[in-house]
Amino acid sequence: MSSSSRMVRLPRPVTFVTGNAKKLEETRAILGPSIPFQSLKLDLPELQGEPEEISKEKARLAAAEVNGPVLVEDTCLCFNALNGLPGPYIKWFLQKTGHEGLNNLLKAYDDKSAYALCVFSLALGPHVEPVTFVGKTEGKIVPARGPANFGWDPIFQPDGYELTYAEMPIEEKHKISHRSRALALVKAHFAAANYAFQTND
Ligand SMILES: O=c1[nH]cnc2c1ncn2[C@@H]1O[C@H](COP(=O)(O)OP(=O)(O)O)[C@@H](O)[C@H]1O
Ligand SMILES: [Mg+2]
Repeated sequence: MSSSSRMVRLPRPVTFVTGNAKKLEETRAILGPSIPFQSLKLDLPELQGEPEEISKEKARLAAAEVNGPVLVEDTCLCFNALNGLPGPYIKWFLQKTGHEGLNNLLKAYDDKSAYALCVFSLALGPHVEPVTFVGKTEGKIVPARGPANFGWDPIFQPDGYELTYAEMPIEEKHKISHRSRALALVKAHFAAANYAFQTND
């Protein structure tokens, strides 16, 4: 990552490509006006593999699609007893087995600890290697508590809290969440990189 003061000119603002409305809502709330971005609702295919590679590959696909600078993110929920699984496959586990099924996966283990990973990738264009930013929050898996508004929020209780993500006021989640930690790195990158977005309109 360069922190040179040389200005990097980009043809237009970054497009945050995601098919997930809650991710967009949280990202908007966390970034505020710090990084101007557009959004495009597109559910990109995902490779199997390590979280950073999955996120990078999503960025390559998105940059080709948009033909410009893009930001994407991939979120994993990793159980320590299962060596990090379901990890990037959490979306499918959640969809097929629900909160109860996810708790049941850990029935055979005493260790209920888990961590949430959020991996943002920024690709400045279709032929530019993406840069990744990883945010991690440690916690444990508990029987669901709180409103089921967003994914696995009701079953994830971050360390140091008696509340699940779902039970917390959203501002409290943003103080410690995997997503806000990753976005803090994205912000720092933008602050150092001195991007200039050309807007002709
Ligand atoms: O902060 C969060 N809290 C709870 N669930 C989340 C959070 N971020 C992502 N998820 C869920 O975890 C899964 C992550 O999968 P992925 O990152 O591939 O989502 P996407 O394909 O919907 O963008 C999805 O089911 C998503 O709804
Ligand atoms: Mg995924």
